[in-house]
Amino acid sequence: MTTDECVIAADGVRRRYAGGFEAVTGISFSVARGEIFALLGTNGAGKTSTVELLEGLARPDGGTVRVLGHDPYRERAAVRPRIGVMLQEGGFPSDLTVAETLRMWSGCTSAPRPTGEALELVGLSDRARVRVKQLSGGEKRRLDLALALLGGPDVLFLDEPTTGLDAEGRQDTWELVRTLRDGGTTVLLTTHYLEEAESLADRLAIMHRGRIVLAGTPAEVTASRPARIRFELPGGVDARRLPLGLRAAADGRRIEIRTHRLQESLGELLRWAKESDVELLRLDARSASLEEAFLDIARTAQDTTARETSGLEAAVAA
Ligand SMILES: Nc1ncnc2c1ncn2[C@@H]1O[C@H](COP(=O)(O)OP(=O)(O)OP(=O)(O)O)[C@@H](O)[C@H]1O
Repeated sequence: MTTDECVIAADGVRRRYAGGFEAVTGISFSVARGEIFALLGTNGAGKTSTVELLEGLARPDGGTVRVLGHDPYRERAAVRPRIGVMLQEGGFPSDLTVAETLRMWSGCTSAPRPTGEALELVGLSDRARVRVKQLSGGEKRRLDLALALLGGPDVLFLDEPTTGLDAEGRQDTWELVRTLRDGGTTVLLTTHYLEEAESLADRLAIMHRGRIVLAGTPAEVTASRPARIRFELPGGVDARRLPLGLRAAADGRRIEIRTHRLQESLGELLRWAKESDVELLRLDARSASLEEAFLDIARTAQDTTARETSGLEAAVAA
């Protein structure tokens, strides 16, 4: 990736808080121009701590951060006009109206787009005269997004952009983010909605305890997880009669098979069922989703913690 294409680069980045707790423990990733990159993770994984470093709000305690070729902390004046930031908590004066808030923010933004245009982009045109304190949670998120878009940023940081939005509002935001990306904006977002990352992100990274434990395109991340076949055996059929080649985890009559070769395993199972004249009840076969990949990581992490070992990466990569 050339410097021109690489808009965000984090290399061995660390962040330590007062008291010595290391929230980000040496992570590396890059985001290309016009890409949507999602940072996912368990609660407290270090997503916000990382994004704040990229936004130049704090200095890393190790490693380097580059945004548009600059150090966002030390060269803030060069970076700030070209980025849009939507924080988790906007924190705007609640007595101002939506239009007044935008005008105020416009005054602090170089080459702002017309405030009406920003409101239209996020679907808030009809709320311009309403005071911020009278907005719903979802409408406040949209106002936050309008403010982040005011400067026509090259890079957009979105921290949980659709929290509090209803299903339609979420779809509208996704559509807007895609349109911005198609226009060349680079987007880095954090989210707890896995379907959001799956549908929106070109690439993603899953963090846990300050580390990136899995990264790639949504397809790559899910491809590394096994598919799942579930069914129930009728009474009187012993699970030990199943073909040896299928690694079956039996819970009484309920069977779950995890496989990296879904079609082959399913074929083998169906052949066995036909030849043995066994009806597979509630048969369900599906490829791994991002949600399953994520839950696997969370479960592996819990098991790992319980055993007080440090083999998470190995377990996750296996
Ligand atoms: N100012 C601070 N001082 C000390 N510790 C902090 C501070 N801010 C965050 N932390 C800790 O750093 C870790 C990472 O926090 P961070 O907010 O980056 O996680 P996150 O992935 O964004 O979490 P969430 O998904 O819950 O928003 C957490 O254990 C948190 O308690």
